[in-house]
Amino acid sequence: MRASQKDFEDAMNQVKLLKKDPGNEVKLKLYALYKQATEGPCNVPKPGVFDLVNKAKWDAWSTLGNLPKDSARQNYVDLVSSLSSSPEPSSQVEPRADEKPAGYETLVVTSEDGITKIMFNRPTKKNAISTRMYEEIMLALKAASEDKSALTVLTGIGDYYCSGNDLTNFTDIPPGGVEEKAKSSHILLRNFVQCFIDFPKPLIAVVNGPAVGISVTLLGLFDAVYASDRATFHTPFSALGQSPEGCSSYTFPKIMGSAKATEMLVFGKKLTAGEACAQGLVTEVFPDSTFQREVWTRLKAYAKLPANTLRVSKNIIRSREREKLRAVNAEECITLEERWQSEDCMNAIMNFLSRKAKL
Ligand SMILES: CCCCCCCCCCC/C=C/C(=O)SCCNC(=O)CCNC(=O)[C@H](O)C(C)(C)COP(=O)(O)OP(=O)(O)OC[C@H]1O[C@@H](n2cnc3c(N)ncnc32)[C@H](O)[C@@H]1OP(=O)(O)O
Repeated sequence: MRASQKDFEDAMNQVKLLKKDPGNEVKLKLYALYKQATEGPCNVPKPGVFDLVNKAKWDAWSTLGNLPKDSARQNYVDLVSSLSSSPEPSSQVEPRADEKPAGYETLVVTSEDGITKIMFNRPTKKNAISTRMYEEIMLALKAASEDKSALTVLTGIGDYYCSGNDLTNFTDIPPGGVEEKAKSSHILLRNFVQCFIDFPKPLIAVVNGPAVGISVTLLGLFDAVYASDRATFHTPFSALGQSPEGCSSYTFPKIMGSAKATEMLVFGKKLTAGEACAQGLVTEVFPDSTFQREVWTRLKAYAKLPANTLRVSKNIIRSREREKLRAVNAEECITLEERWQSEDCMNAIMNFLSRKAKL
């Protein structure tokens, strides 16, 4: 039996009550089916290339072609019903139900054995960092800097450590246009990186799988980086029309020399875990089969050292660089604000969103 107008209206109300954001792709599909069901095929003019949001909507609606209104209505109802009933997909590292404190949507944060563990928790998106996730990481770091733990660890749930900036962040363009978005993103990014520059306790990355973009550049601000031999390190900024951030324009040449840093940050060379360790970006690499056991055993032992002394020693290593790092962060964000408005960047994002490009 075909979905009735009442089923359609009920489904529209159900969408508003969804507990979890279904993601931009599903939202676009819902939008397109709604327009097709209520107005029929898309015959409004195509928005300009810089009007990213309306162009994505137009594309989604147009792909439905001449789908009849009642079929679109049925597909809409079916899609909503699948969203309301589908369970969360599984991931390699499953958080226990009692580990997810209220308040974080994109992270799981635990604190035990002297270690606060901040886990990226968007495994179906390879832990890409959404705007919400930037905000939540800042909150989690602030809380960790004030809690009793000796060490703070960042790691990923699932098969990726993190795939970098969520490229759909670029589609959420405010009424002030791309310029306003670039300005607000500049502030968000500067504050975000600042939290890593200023973090007062030993900060450890447990890189469980591939790392991309900003999740790699930030590693230069960590105090130790342990990697599975499955991990890779990739900063494809030029292909994305973007420039380095996370203070990597300063930390990477310092860590690995400017020639190796250029290969990574300018030419986008992807490093294996072994190569990243040889360049000094990674502290130690472990076989994936024993990675979790070996790393956590080691970190639990380190976390038994006196917490205040760990802080003091970290501070003396890092403090004389802090002002310099703040200045580098500010400069990188100014450059990026301009890059985000460039044609190179727009084209790269559009290619990713229309699935023509992948790393
Ligand atoms: C106007 C200015 C606004 C700017 C706002 C920004 C604010 C701060 C910016 C800071 C600067 C940071 C820069 C970076 O980090 S650059 C690096 C960006 N990352 C990428 O380019 C990676 C893109 N992803 C990929 O190439 C592939 O997904 C990947 C190789 C990572 C994995 O490929 P695989 O085939 O194994 O898996 P899928 O592609 O099928 O991925 C599964 C789903 O996950 C989604 N996904 C993955 N990564 C991202 C991402 N970075 N952004 C958005 N979505 C991502 C992918 O689309 C799949 O989703 P669906 O299942 O829904 O299709």
